[in-house]
Amino acid sequence: MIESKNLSKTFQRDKVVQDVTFHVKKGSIYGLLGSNGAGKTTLMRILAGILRQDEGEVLIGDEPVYENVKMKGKMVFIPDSLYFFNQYTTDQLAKFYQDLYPNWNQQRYEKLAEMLKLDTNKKVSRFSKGMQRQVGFWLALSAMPDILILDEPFDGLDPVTRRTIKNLVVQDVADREMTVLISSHNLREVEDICDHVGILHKGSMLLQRDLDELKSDIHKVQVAFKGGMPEGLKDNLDVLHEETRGSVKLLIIRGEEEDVSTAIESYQPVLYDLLPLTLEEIFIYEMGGVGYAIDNILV
Ligand SMILES: Nc1ncnc2c1ncn2[C@@H]1O[C@H](COP(=O)(O)OP(=O)(O)OP(=O)(O)O)[C@@H](O)[C@H]1O
Repeated sequence: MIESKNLSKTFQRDKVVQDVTFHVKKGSIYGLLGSNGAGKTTLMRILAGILRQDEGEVLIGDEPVYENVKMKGKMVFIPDSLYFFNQYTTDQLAKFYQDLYPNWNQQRYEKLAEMLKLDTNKKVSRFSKGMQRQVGFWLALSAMPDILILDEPFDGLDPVTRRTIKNLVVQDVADREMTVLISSHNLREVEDICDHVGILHKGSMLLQRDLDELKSDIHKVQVAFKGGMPEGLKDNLDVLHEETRGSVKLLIIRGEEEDVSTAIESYQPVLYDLLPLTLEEIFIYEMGGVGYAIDNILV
């Protein structure tokens, strides 16, 4: 649904997006992760058709997006710094949105008004930062977009509102196959709602993974053998990390769980436990192999 092919963008002499290729499937949520200055906002502005790339191609549902008014009527981009017309109330903004978005759903707008309990007659500029963010979501979701692009969307929202907003987004993905791209510098903030994640580092896409596959593909085990680690065991396993704790070895292994178990059990361990791994650990071990620090996105 969102297709970026070999995208590059240079500001002055700085290539801030470099040869980025990725794909967001219809009805899925893609988390674009990266530390400050990685190029997330620039990439999103290109995908939203606000900036034009220097090289490469962006296709949304097989159509180019830049200066494509029809496509923009089906897509909402919520930027990291929100802008509202100063004198407008939410109701006035809703009227403005109604003209821009052909799928605008007034019933939804009114239903969300009851849920969010924000004063529709108050000027939006008088709302707090977090309330303004809620207004951004409220209008965006009432526009019933096919594509929702969110740049650092949860900044400034309290935990309860954050959960409410996440639920609303996930519900739209489930009910009407909305496609969502979310940027964040914090893996924990998005891991519960994303199907896919990509890590952008200095403008390049470093790693992209399906989260379910990622979780099922890497395992933490602790093992102990009579007489120490048998020779040859590690030759049959893709060991990403290894630690020794007394006579017990802790191994991080990539591969199918069944293959890992079969290989280890064939050496008759005196102890063999499969331990749970957090997504954060998985990333650290995955990226450790590539040699990059990803502390910033795991804060
Ligand atoms: N209009 C512009 N002109 C010149 N340089 C720019 C412009 N917009 C962004 N940049 C530069 O591009 C780089 C990437 O910025 P970008 O805002 O895309 O990163 P980001 O990943 O969104 O960062 P953050 O998480 O801090 O918001 C930065 O070095 C920034 O200074």
